[in-house]
This record gives sequence, C-alpha cells and structure tokens, in this order.
Amino acid sequence: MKKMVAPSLLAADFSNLSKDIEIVNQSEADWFHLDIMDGVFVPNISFGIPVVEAVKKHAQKPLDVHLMIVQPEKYITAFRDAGADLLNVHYEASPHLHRTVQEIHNAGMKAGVTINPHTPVALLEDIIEMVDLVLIMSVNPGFGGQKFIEHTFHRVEQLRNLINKKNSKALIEVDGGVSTDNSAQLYEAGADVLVSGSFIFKSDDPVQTISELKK
Ligand SMILES: O=C(CO)[C@@H](O)[C@H](O)COP(=O)(O)O
Ligand SMILES: [Fe+2]
Repeated sequence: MKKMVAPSLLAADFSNLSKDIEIVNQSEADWFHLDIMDGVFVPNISFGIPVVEAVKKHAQKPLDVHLMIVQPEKYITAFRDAGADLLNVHYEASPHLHRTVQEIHNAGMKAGVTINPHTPVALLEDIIEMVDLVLIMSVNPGFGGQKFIEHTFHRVEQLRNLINKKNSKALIEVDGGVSTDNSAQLYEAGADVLVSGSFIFKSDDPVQTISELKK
C-alpha cells in the first residue's frame, strides 16, 4: 500500500488558513483534502469554490476535492478551474456516474467515487476499472470530529479484493475519524490514502502527527 496522508482543511483555522496550508506544505503529507458541503446532500455547509481557489495559490501539493453536494456534475469545470487535481463525487449523488467520471477525466482531473457507510462496496463492480480512486467514508459525511466506524476495516478489505479481481489501478482512500488508533490497521486492510482533519489540526504538533499517520 502507498501510505499517503491527505489532511482535511475542514479542521484548519479559517481565520489563518495560510498558516495551516504552510504546515501541510512543510510536512510529509501528500495531498490537501478539501470538503465541499452544500447543506442539501449533507446537513452542513462548509466552503466553496473561492476558498479552493485561494488554497490553490499557496498549496504546494495536489488538491483532493471531496464534493458533498447534489448534482456534482454541474460544477466539474468550475472546480477544475479553481485548482482541483482530483475530484471526488458521491455515488449516492450521481445517477449518471459513468458519464460524470468521463467528464471529470475530459476536464483533465483524476476521478474519485465516494461511498457512504451504508453503500455496498459491490455496487462499484462496473465502475471500478475507470476510476482513479474510491473514497470510503468511515463516518457519515457532513461533519469533522466524528467517531470512526469500525466496520470500515471490512469494507476496505472488500474493496481491495474487488480492485484485485478487476485488475483496477484505483487507490483506496478512507475519510472520517482517522487517527493513529486505526491508521496502521487501515493500511493493513488495503488503504492507500488516509484523510484526517481534527486529529492533525487539534494536535500540538501537526507536522509530527502527519508523520505518525504514515507509519
Ligand atoms: O468529509 C469529511 C466529513 O464529511 C471529512 O473529510 C472530515 O473533514 C474529516 O475530519 P475528521 O473526522 O478527521 O475530523
Ligand atoms: Fe472529506
């Protein structure tokens, strides 16, 4: 497994965002994770396209944008123009997922599909060969700082088996409640990328915490 870490800026200090962006730049983190919430698909509103654009100006690593919005296909080029390198759309919000993935690729980005904790991994059988990444939610999306759902380990194993069976190159990313209590076991189950927000930014030494999450 790759053992990559994508700090979620949802837990950063929005009154001093450039400081937290610099922490991620200086750390062993691989990507920035940006959570876009619309108050419709999920019961919370976070930030939108202008903030992605602002982060892009300072970020020295790729932007992994997690869209928790209805009709994500409407905003593909807008997020590309704002600086997204990888665009994650929810399976549950995408009735024409095959077309949406094609459009993300045509816009020049990597395409990720995200699944909520209740969505069966097996539903990805006919899309897994064309996506670059699957993001498994290990909490119900909408908020940072929630408790990790233990059943996620089993879902990561199921997805790793599906990826192997289909000879897919998709990476497995896990998001929600990730800490050093579960990181090693997640990599062992087959995860490549771990998203972590509050565990990193509420710690005394975020740079060190990011290093610990890569072990
Ligand atoms: O997508 C989401 C939440 O919906 C996440 O990316 C959170 O921002 C992760 O935060 P922590 O659970 O690590 O605090
Ligand atoms: Fe996220």
